[in-house]
Amino acid sequence: LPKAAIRRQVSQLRTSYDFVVVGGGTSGLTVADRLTEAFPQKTVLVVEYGDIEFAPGIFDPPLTVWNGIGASASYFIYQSLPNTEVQNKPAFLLAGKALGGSSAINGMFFDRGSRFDHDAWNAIATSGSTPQAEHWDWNGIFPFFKKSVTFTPPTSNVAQTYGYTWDDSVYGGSTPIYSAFPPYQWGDHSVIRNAWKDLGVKQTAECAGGNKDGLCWVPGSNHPVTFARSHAGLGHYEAVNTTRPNYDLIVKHQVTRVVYPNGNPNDGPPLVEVKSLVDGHLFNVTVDAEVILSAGALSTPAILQRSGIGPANFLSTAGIPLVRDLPGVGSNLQDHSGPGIELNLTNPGNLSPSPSEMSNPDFVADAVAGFNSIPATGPYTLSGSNSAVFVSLPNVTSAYQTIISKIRAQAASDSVASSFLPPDYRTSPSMVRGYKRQLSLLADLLSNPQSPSIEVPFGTGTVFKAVHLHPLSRGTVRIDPSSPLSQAILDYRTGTNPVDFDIYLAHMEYMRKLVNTTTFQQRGAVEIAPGPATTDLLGAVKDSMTFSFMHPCCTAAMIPEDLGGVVGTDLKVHGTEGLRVVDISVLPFLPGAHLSSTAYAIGEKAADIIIEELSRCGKGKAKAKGKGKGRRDC
Ligand SMILES: Cc1cc2nc3c(=O)[nH]c(=O)nc-3n(C[C@H](O)[C@H](O)[C@H](O)COP(=O)(O)OP(=O)(O)OC[C@H]3O[C@@H](n4cnc5c(N)ncnc54)[C@H](O)[C@@H]3O)c2cc1C
Repeated sequence: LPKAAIRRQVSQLRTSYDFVVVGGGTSGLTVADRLTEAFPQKTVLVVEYGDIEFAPGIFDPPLTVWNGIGASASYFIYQSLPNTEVQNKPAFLLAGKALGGSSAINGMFFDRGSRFDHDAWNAIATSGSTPQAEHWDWNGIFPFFKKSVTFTPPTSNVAQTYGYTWDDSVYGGSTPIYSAFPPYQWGDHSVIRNAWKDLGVKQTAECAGGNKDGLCWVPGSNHPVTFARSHAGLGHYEAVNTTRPNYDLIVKHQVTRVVYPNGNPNDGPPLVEVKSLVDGHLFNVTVDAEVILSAGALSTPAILQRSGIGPANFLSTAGIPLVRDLPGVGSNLQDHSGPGIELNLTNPGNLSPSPSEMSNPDFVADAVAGFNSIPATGPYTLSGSNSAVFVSLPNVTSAYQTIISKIRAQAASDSVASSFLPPDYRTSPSMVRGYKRQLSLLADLLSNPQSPSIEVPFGTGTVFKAVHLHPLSRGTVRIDPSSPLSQAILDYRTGTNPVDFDIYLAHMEYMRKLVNTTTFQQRGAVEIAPGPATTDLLGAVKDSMTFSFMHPCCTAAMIPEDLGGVVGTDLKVHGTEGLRVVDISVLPFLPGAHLSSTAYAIGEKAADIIIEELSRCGKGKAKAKGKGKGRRDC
């Protein structure tokens, strides 16, 4: 980051800031960029835990290409508690710890959810709100998806070679966050596509415009010429900081908590307590307008809990003085998960170029030379993959109505719904009410023939993973009372709602049909795992479970407080003043998408809300008076 001016110690900071953004990640830097642009007279400080001199992410060619994930200064490694319903195995996941956050280390698969995901999000977020509330349905968020990225179409030659299709009208942004289609595909790509077509999956010309059903081409978060990673650290800090004297960044500092000086959360904004990760020095930053928590789905709830904002029972056992009882903080944890199968092609024919050739030094030397050319070419331009299949439950299984009936029955009963919830919030009436509402909306989503229930990404040869896009089980993120500043304790609770297993099984059975497609049979396909003789498919689901596709979310959900939520549609933490959450924690439930583009869109829409509020309400604090009144009142 050659142009990034950074601060590393408290002596380099101002005495106070208008805004403090906690976490220099995907959403946080987006909002910081827009605020410093809109208000040159207002100062913004971003406090980032990680550094800017970071190691490569999980795909930063030619240094790392999916060759194992070891310890790195650029990410946190989490291991959850054992999943009791899945052989007591833990979830294993990463989270970005560098300027740019997870966008600086992720798999660069840059898709968006379907319109139905966002309409369902809005339905729960606006339950009981006045018509003036912000809207997060497809029409409410689509302009911000468009604004958040500059998409560059491939050349006609590249488009023709690989059959890429897209619709320019769903893009149109000019911000230096880039996406593009790679000028490369592995040789088996068209074979796998044809196998899915044999199964009746349609090719969808553009999946980023709200209609996400079928075989999708997905751009990568790459620069269109160099094909280097495009991330928030570059696009929302490095690209603008030299011309923004009001935009400060301090790295290698951990925000420990926010502090309301007289303990009253309605008398904000709070101070921000910060700890140097170099010398342990602890200090407060004074804030004039507001604090924006953007530390990601695993750290934002931890900061709130350390601040005394969270489930009262838990905070009491953790010995943290209560500032505001909000049982939803760190609850509602979800992630994409799912089982896998493996096929073998006994008569593969010519599938060159193949990823196995990356073990050939000459092939790799050519690949490196291609990646270093301008424009870049070759296999390193293709991050993990840029295709996936998205199919709805009615198109996966004819038995979908039985599954939907089970979910609706759960949604109708307090005692049944609450029995699936984590014990420490089972007794909270608002959490149970909110979970029942979620189940009802998820039943609608899963019964919609145009709303995907399964994703199967391309990219790992003949290993196929069935990603369950709308899990029903809920986990928790809780600080460790014995070491509150360390990484939080994750309880994934995968499969604790038994209907998730019905869905995993349906997905797995559907994927297994691939082996009998004409395309694969012509190449001698046989099922290696779980194997054609398997009688214990549930066991196979558990054996092959991936607990996390690295999409933890929803731990400070945009749900009304009486349904167990944490933030309102204006992203303000319920019952507090001068405190918002702007990151992937605010999702009420997972969309059928990888999450980085949604994190950027949340940052863009949050900035729009804050800028509008501040401009309308004039100088000083941006505050909306009156619970649930929305953005029209100052
Ligand atoms: C390994 C991996 C692969 C992924 N692959 C894809 C993919 O291919 N496609 C896709 O779309 N999505 C992918 N994702 C998910 C996506 O990148 C994230 O969901 C999204 O970027 C999250 O954005 P965020 O703003 O919520 O948090 P982040 O971008 O993670 O930002 C949070 C920031 O807060 C900082 N922070 C944390 N605690 C503190 C604290 N106490 N004080 C100060 N700073 C703090 C962190 O260091 C980090 O920089 C992947 C994620 C991972 C981890």
